[in-house]
Amino acid sequence: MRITETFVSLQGEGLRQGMPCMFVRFAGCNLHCAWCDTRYSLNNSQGVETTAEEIMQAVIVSGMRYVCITGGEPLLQKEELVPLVAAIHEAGVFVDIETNGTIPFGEVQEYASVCMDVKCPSSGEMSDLSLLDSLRPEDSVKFVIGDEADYLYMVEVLAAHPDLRAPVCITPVFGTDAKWLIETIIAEKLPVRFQLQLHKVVNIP
Ligand SMILES: C[S@@+](CC[C@H](N)C(=O)[O-])C[C@H]1O[C@@H](n2cnc3c(N)ncnc32)[C@H](O)[C@@H]1O
Ligand SMILES: Nc1nc2[nH]cc(C(=O)O)c2c(=O)[nH]1
Ligand code: SF4
Ligand SMILES: [Mg+2]
Repeated sequence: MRITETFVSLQGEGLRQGMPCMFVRFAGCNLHCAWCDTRYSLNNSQGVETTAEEIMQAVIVSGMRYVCITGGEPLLQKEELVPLVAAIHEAGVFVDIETNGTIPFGEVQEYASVCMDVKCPSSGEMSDLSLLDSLRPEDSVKFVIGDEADYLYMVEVLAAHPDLRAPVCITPVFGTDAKWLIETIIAEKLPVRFQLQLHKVVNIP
């Protein structure tokens, strides 16, 4: 599979924010979000061909009990992703997969927790909302909010999916004003978890 980087850091996003984690970043993406902070991984050619064995070895050497697979869009390389995730899971290491919600992820759910990012208008992209029905309580949903239109879109999506089983994380596009979003979440008593990208706040990878 084509990989841009592996590194060890604190998980800066999502349900396991703050936990020590090894990151595996897949190269190539099918979207081009306006505010994407990972432009260096959007093209498949930016990655280096790497085997599952090489990645497993790096995971074992790191000693981490938790791996986050991100990108780019990891599900674009599903044929190699599924056996990799199965192997990491077999080794007793917890796996999270970050995805943009445009490609079905059923094959990895046996081995990993899926975080589906629902793309909002300011991204210029759109997720496949039918995939929300496949999420379990051990998965999660993320909305990255850039403006009020994004917020209203999120409220609309949540209202249209009352049976959603996964917890919801909300984060502002990094660097944009977060206070109005926090105040609105409190005022409207939304059952969501607000987060800032922790790694950017403390300036680590
Ligand atoms: C770089 S993406 C890779 C995984 C997958 N392509 C996706 O979009 O979920 C990982 C996460 O970073 C988030 N992200 C990227 N740029 C961001 C920014 N400027 N502010 C906040 N979150 C951002 C994405 O929305 C996504 O949830
Ligand atoms: N520390 C840290 N946590 C992260 N969680 C998700 C990330 C990503 O780029 O997908 C990320 C990242 O790039 N760094
Ligand atoms: S889907 Fe993810 S990696 Fe692709 S452009 Fe959007 S944020 Fe970046
Ligand atoms: Mg990142």
